[in-house]
Amino acid sequence: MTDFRGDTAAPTASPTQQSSRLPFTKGHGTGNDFVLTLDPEGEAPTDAAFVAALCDRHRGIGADGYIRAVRSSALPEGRALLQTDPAAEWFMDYRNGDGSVSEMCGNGVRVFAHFLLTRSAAELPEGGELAIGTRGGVKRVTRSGDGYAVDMGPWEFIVPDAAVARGMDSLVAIGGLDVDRPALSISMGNPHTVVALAEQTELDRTELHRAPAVRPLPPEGTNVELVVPADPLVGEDGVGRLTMRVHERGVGETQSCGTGACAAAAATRFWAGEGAPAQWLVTVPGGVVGVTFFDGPEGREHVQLSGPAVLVAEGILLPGA
Ligand SMILES: N[C@@H](CCC[C@H](N)C(=O)O)C(=O)O
Repeated sequence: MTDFRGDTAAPTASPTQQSSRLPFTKGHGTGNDFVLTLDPEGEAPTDAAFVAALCDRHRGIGADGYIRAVRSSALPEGRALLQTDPAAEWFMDYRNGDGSVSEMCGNGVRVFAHFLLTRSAAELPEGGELAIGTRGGVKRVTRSGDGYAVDMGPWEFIVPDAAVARGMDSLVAIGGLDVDRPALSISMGNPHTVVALAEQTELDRTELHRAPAVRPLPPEGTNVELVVPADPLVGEDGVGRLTMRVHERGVGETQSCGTGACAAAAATRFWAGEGAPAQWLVTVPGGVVGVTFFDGPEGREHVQLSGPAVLVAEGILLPGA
């Protein structure tokens, strides 16, 4: 006989800590979706249970991440940035769907900029830039086509010696694939581990509902990108192309990851060696983002990420919902 006791169990997730009505906006960048709130004084709740309940797709609003738009002057991390970059009036306080904090979110920062502009909390004149504080430093956003482009700053190897000597620093066990794969870990402010697969059929049969096991795991954990480089890698237009799926730290498989696309392009470009292009298009389940490498003002190589930002709804989260 079937035991239905499990069906009557009390819901485990509820945004309980929140005692007043919280206005929110829902948005996404290539299907990577976020709940945003305008919170100038940094008063909206941030505890992990609240964020996880808010981002729950069945009992909450549902999202990959939660973003508070806080004045930099209202947060210690923001005040530190203002000392060297007074233009960064707003700080993107980003949390993953499980409530953990992340240093940076590439899709999130475009949606954040669009949110601030739509709410008239910031201005971005044609040809100008908007400076946004993040835990990964100040990011500069400009308009680009129908969306936005962001100077994501320099990329870095997480284990430089191994990367340069062997082109890999770890092994990754991935659901659906028999053999562990070599991988290269890259920081975009937040950690990424990139695995190249030989063909699309391999990428399709990969199971990403469980986190791939990375050995050794970078100290802060990691986001895992599986990439299939196009064949030929570079089109007649001189642009490199990749297809990518991602398992995000603190979330699970998502439709897209902006910092992940930057890391995937950086790893593939490194593997391709001399003559690899500066411009890349990365196809993710939720769309396509552009990645361009350029010389930054301080003489290091920077990454620019471009793509759309869409706001889809506004609402009010009820107390104790
Ligand atoms: N989806 C984001 C990255 C969000 C943070 C990530 N899960 C982490 O924990 O580092 C992006 O678009 O970059």
